[in-house]
Amino acid sequence: MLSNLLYIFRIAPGAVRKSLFWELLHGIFVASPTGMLLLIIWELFEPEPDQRKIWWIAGIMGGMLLLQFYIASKTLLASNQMTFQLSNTLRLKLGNHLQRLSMGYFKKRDPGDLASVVLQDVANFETIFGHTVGNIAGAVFATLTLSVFLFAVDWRLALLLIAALPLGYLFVKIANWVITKQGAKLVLARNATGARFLEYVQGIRFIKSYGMTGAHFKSLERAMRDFKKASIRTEALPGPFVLLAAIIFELFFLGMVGLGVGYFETGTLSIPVLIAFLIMGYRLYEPLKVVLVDYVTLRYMNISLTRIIDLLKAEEQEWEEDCPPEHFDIAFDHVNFSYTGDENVLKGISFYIPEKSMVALVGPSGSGKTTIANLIARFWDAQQGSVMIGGIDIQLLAPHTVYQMISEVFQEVYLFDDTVYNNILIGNPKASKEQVWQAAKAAQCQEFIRSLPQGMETRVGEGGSRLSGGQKQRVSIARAMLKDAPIVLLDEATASLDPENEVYIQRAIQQLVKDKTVVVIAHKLQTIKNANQIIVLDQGRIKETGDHTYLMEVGGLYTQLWNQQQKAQSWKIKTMMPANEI
Ligand SMILES: Nc1ncnc2c1ncn2[C@@H]1O[C@H](COP(=O)(O)OP(=O)(O)OP(=O)(O)O)[C@@H](O)[C@H]1O
Repeated sequence: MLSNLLYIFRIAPGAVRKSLFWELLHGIFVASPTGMLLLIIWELFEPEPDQRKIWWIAGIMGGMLLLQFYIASKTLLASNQMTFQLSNTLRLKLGNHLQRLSMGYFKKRDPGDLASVVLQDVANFETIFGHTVGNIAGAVFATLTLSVFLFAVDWRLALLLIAALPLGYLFVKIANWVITKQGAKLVLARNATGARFLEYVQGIRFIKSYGMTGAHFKSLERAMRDFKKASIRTEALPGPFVLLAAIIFELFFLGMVGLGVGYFETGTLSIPVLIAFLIMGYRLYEPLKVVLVDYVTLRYMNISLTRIIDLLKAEEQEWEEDCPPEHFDIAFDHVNFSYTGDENVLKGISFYIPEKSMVALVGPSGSGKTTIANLIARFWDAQQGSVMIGGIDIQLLAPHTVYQMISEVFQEVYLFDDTVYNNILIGNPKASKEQVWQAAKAAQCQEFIRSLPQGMETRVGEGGSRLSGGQKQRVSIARAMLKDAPIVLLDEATASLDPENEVYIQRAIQQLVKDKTVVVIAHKLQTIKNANQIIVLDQGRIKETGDHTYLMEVGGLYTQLWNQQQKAQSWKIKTMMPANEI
């Protein structure tokens, strides 16, 4: 836990130092009046007590108590400032860090779990840290100050009182162990509940339409039940060990009383010292008992902190120079790539796409077309070989520099719950109103935007839910058009569209790809017949390359796929025609 706390403290060292200073001062001011009480008792038991001295000490004690209020408020302020500075900086750091992680990292992790680190774990850290760390630091400093007084008065009794600490700590350690074990289960149960809930809400349409409400709610219910069980166990199981630690303190205090009385009877301890130990000895444990509970919660916080730090330590995509290329030809040189680290899904891929030409990636499902597009966009990094744009290995470039060079139009369109205008503007936030309208026009959006209740200012709903599939795609093309990036990655977007929308989108795409280096993931071979180059993939390898005419002459996989599609097409036309026309 200490190493986690030190890691976090380095995030805002100034605020931490300031808070520690006030905690130390506060600890001294809390403990000192009790020490002074000892001096008064001492004086009272003198044969001729010095009244002036007693009043002086009482005066200083009173002054210290008054100052204590001021110091306590400063300590609280510094502790709150430190907590919020730490949690704020943590949130910003996590936000920045997430941007620099590869898509591979996001695919590996459950999105619900990732969201829970950023939202719940940081909030958990903020609440617990804010309420406990100050108390613990204050208690440690107060106990230290009191111990110094007690040792100065009688080291034998002081030693006995202090001897309780390691034994008490042993039980705290056992409680910690239980919390760490139980807390990990609690976090898992919490994440499972979050993930089931997310799944339930996101899939509600399918759950309803397939009548799965009961079955799916049951899995959510089960997750919630497990979460409740884990929460109760986390609260209940460490309790007895914490209680045992508190009992140890009581026992050692009783032992100290017995030893004190014994020393008094043998004449090695005076009455004032015994009284001082009866008062101060008990006070020595008081802050520690409060802290025991705090320390246990702190361990729970540590589980969250470990998850935050693990995320912060996840490897970022690196780069060496951030100088964008001047040309936009694309080259793959003996690229091997695996998503999982075992079997390669791309095997020894090499090809060259001249600037401003169009290449189509063709092949059966799972042959690696989308993976090639993912590597060009630097969503993932190739493990072997290199991917180059304009002669520069893209692993030398910052991911955001690569994203700036590329526009993507994929089948799955994501629109933000904002206006149509703002969704297009994402392509180039500096664009003028005129430019946004031009992009919308070129992407064949003008007509349907005009028919919307508030035109461009109409909100599209979560994920663009208020627009049709074809309209969403045209908005995404308008966005890409506005971005005007020199490379266009196109996952042939027309696969699931009706003929009218298909015509609109084909027109929009023709506008988008003018004078660009274009990579099309092709599903309908008819649409890429005129591509400058067609790369035919099969099981992660390049089978054939060339233009349509050449590939048809070769009579390999491409010809096979082409013939299959032609046959399917004529079958479709036949089934759509009235029987007497066939
Ligand atoms: N995120 C991922 N994690 C692990 N394996 C993946 C991932 N994405 C794709 N794959 C695997 O990589 C291989 C290539 O997939 P890819 O999506 O590139 O194929 P594709 O040719 O685009 O297929 P389709 O035409 O069906 O879209 C497949 O075997 C697929 O199962």
